[in-house]
Amino acid sequence: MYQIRTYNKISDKGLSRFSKDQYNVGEDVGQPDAVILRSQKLHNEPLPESVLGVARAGAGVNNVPVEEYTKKGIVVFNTPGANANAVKELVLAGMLLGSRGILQGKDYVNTLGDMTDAGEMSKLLEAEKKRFAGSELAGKKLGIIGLGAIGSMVANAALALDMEVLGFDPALSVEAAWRLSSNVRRMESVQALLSQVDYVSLHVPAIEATRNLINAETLSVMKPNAVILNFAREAIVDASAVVEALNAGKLGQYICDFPEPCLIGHDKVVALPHIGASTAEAEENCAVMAANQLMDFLENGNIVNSVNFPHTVMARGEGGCRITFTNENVSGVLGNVLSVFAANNVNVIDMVNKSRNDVAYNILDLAEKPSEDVIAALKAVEHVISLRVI
Ligand SMILES: NC(=O)C1=CN([C@@H]2O[C@H](COP(=O)(O)OP(=O)(O)OC[C@H]3O[C@@H](n4cnc5c(N)ncnc54)[C@H](O)[C@@H]3O)[C@@H](O)[C@H]2O)C=CC1
Ligand SMILES: O=C(O)CCC(=O)C(=O)O
Repeated sequence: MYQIRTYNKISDKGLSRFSKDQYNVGEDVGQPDAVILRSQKLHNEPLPESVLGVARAGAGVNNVPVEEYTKKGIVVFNTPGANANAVKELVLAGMLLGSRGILQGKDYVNTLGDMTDAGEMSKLLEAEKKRFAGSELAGKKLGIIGLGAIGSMVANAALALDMEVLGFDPALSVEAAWRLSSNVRRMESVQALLSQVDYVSLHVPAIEATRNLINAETLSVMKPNAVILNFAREAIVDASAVVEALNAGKLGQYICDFPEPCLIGHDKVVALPHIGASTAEAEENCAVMAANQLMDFLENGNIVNSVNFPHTVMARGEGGCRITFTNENVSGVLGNVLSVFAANNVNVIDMVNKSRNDVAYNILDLAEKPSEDVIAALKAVEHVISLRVI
């Protein structure tokens, strides 16, 4: 039986992918082969040595100590694009909240609970509604920083709303470029983008290069009425610099999915409790994708959508036994492993060897299962980090 530990609320649609006769799945699983989670922070949570893979049912992996796991040979997966539509829709809602007096108007109407005369109420509302007037999105400039799964969807939706869209993404993937409308104007720098836009939406991962991307300096080039939308991560925006800019009349509004103490109660801030991906559809998509990827990894050794290991897939062939191993990405390791097979008359039928940064990953189909001594000799090869017999 494979053991899967879960953290957070993972959709049943995903968890039910794990067949009951092959998988034991739950929060209390003691010696897990794999972990499936959403936003649980794993940095200070020691994982048992038994863990081979961690699947983030979502996009961002800043809650997982990826570098540390890579050194241990733990494969980290995410589910690219599986919740992108949910985030896109909330960003659109965020832009509408920023452009019209929706929340303010609703709050005002809710103060009228003591009125009993409908005619009086109607007269009052018609007199007061000018306080809640807004402006339209059509014709406004939206800047998008990060044009991956979410950013490209937001860009295309904004174009459909007749907005002018400017984008910045120095590492745009080919797939993302295919998804993106050619009407998105490419900008060469964050500053150039920020200085022109009425709205800016952030869709970059939280990594060292994006920490405090929005700070006092970048804020200083923005239009005084501009609206920042942050549905990416807290770390990307210096919230105290944002509050200073809002208070000084140098920024219009801040709309985000990441409340921080300094933002609470500010009348130019709309802060939501990290609900960008909280739709039934996104939760299901992410959970199903994460479960499928984990099953393929545990049962076949295949690696799809990993953030730290190379994409490695080999169809199951005639072989009687499959071995996978991870090694430090230095020369000679594969040769030394194959020498162990040769010295012990083990026939390798098929194999694939891929590398990514400091790790290499290998899948080998063998004519038959090697002896325990051979397996021990393989594990002892210098620079081999971990090895599985499937
Ligand atoms: N609020 C929520 O519930 C959710 C938040 N997110 C956040 O949104 C982020 C983006 O998600 P996806 O679009 O699915 O990821 P993605 O990986 O498809 O796209 C990220 C894009 O950012 C670009 N990028 C990286 N560094 C950059 C930089 N310094 N400047 C400009 N662009 C840069 C990449 O080239 C890539 O195209 C996630 O990493 C996560 O933190 C994702 C899903 C839900
Ligand atoms: O699982 C969630 O609700 C959070 C989603 C998220 O932030 C992500 O996918 O990066």
